[in-house]
Amino acid sequence: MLTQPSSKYRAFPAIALRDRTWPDAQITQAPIWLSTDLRDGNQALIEPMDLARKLRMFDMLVKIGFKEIEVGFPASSQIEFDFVRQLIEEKRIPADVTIQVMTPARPELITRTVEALQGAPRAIVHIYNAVAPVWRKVVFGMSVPEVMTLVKEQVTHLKTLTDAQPGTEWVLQYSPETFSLAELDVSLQACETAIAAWGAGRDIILNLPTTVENATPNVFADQIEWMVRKFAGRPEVVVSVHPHNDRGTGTASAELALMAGAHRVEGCLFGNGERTGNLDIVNVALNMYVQGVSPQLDFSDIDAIRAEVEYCNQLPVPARHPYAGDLVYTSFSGSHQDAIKKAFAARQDADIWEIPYLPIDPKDLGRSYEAVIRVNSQSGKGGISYLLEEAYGLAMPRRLQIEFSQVVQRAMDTAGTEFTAKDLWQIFEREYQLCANHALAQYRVESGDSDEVRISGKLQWACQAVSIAGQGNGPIDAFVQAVSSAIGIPVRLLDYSEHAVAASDARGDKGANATAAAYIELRVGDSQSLYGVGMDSNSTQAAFRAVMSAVARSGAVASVQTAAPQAAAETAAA
Ligand SMILES: CC(=O)SCCNC(=O)CCNC(=O)[C@H](O)C(C)(C)COP(=O)(O)OP(=O)(O)OC[C@H]1O[C@@H](n2cnc3c(N)ncnc32)[C@H](O)[C@@H]1OP(=O)(O)O
Ligand SMILES: CC(C)C(=O)C(=O)O
Repeated sequence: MLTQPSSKYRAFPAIALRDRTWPDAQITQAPIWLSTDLRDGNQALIEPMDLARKLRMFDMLVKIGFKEIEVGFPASSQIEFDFVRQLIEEKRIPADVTIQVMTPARPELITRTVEALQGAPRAIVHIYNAVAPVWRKVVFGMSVPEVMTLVKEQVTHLKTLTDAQPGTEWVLQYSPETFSLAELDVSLQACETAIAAWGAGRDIILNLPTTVENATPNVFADQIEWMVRKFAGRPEVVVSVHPHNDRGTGTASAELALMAGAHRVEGCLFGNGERTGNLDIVNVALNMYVQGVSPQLDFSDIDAIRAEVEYCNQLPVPARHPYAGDLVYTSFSGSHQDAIKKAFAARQDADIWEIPYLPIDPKDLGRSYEAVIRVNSQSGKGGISYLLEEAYGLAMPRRLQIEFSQVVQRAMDTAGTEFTAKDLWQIFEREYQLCANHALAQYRVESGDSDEVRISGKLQWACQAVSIAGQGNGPIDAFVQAVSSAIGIPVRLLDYSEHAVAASDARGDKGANATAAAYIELRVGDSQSLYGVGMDSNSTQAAFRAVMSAVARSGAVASVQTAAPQAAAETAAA
């Protein structure tokens, strides 16, 4: 790497446009979109699309809502020519869609291009020639006047050919290729030359590319505003932009160009195209969508579109690709998950979308919320409890969430992999002994005249029958007291909550018939407080199970085996 890149590279100069207005502009409506997937995208593929793939791509572009589609470069090869013919002859082009084809400014290629379009109701012929200094000097060996002569002659040639086919409504698109690298007055002169040769007042698209990105997007915006001003008040002139992405700023270039007054944007789905790609139309369109502006393109089944594009291009769309990648709606990190979970809980259906870390509702693109939160070693209680709530209907109290996330963290440290909702459920079941052999064999709850409740019965606990008896100010309190005297250790009830669980949510073995989940926080002896969880079709029994779960987790269940018979006998005698 050079320590002094200035000895090899130089910055593109700023544009002298002091009264620029684009920084204050906003994008408030969709531009005319042109998909060039079948041309600029196709010409950049390792294996260009065959006819079948081209047709699938074309049909999908129509379905998405593109009204202008560049379908190829008919003079380049037989397959490109045949594809255009097939679209026209088989009447596959909907009435509200216009096809566009591209040709260099070379007479024999223009002639062949027009031949390909015979019988099309409406067509855009796209002629290009590079205008920037290096191309003039190295590629064409032409002076600026010679470049203008080329434009004049070739557009005139096109006009002659198209005038001879009046059954087609012809539109010229002229691209001063390498526009962003060229002197503005040279580009303007080339555009004016094309307009004059085509015929003043006739429809024309001036397509201004960053053929190779060469500056920050604000420079491109200045270049576009400069050009747009020159064509103000000429409704027959559509100013189009065609950004590439060499500096990774194709999207920004298109957006700033729209703010600078461009009417039309060319690009490819997911940014396929030469080198680092063309402008990603999905990206710009959905950026617009999340600003509340309809892009007039339908990406409501983004995964199907992505799969089709991957099939046609035989190139993958990366997992981090804006809006479409596999991982772009997934949060692994704890603080993101916590914020998302809270925002989902607070959200009402008609609310403006304000979910942290999720700029768009995945459902608007046909994605589900399932992948929004995924748990690995970077996750915290928010993500863990979100997954258990979504998949298993558990609404854990906050301190239980904290307690259980430490259990998960320990398991994660050992496993080092992602945990699914099912993995978490299995850890939860094991930790809170939901499948353990704790059961209330038989019991009786009596309430007398006072507020006191008495409970007596038999538990199946730690593989043995244990008699219990106790009293308290409610069934749960009475049960806690009964268990406390059974194990001979003071047990204090700190917190209790429960909720109904939808049958379909409770997927664990024990949960299959559960309609209630209970969470009980206890202090057993001098130990730290801890939670127990119980699930049962009966809510009181769910709470009793939760008490047994907490006591068993405290380790005090071992004392049941020695202390219980005696303690129970004493309680019973009293
Ligand atoms: C920015 C862009 O994306 S431009 C993309 C263009 N797309 C493609 O090139 C894909 C399809 N292209 C092809 O199939 C072929 O290149 C063809 C059929 C167009 C031409 O093939 P060939 O005649 O073999 O020529 P080749 O591709 O080498 O083109 C170079 C010649 O065209 C000239 N040329 C290049 N661009 C243009 C242009 N826009 N207008 C006029 N002449 C041009 C060059 O100066 C060179 O001329 P020279 O031979 O006198 O030096
Ligand atoms: C608009 C045309 C000429 C193009 O593909 C480009 O400049 O990248």
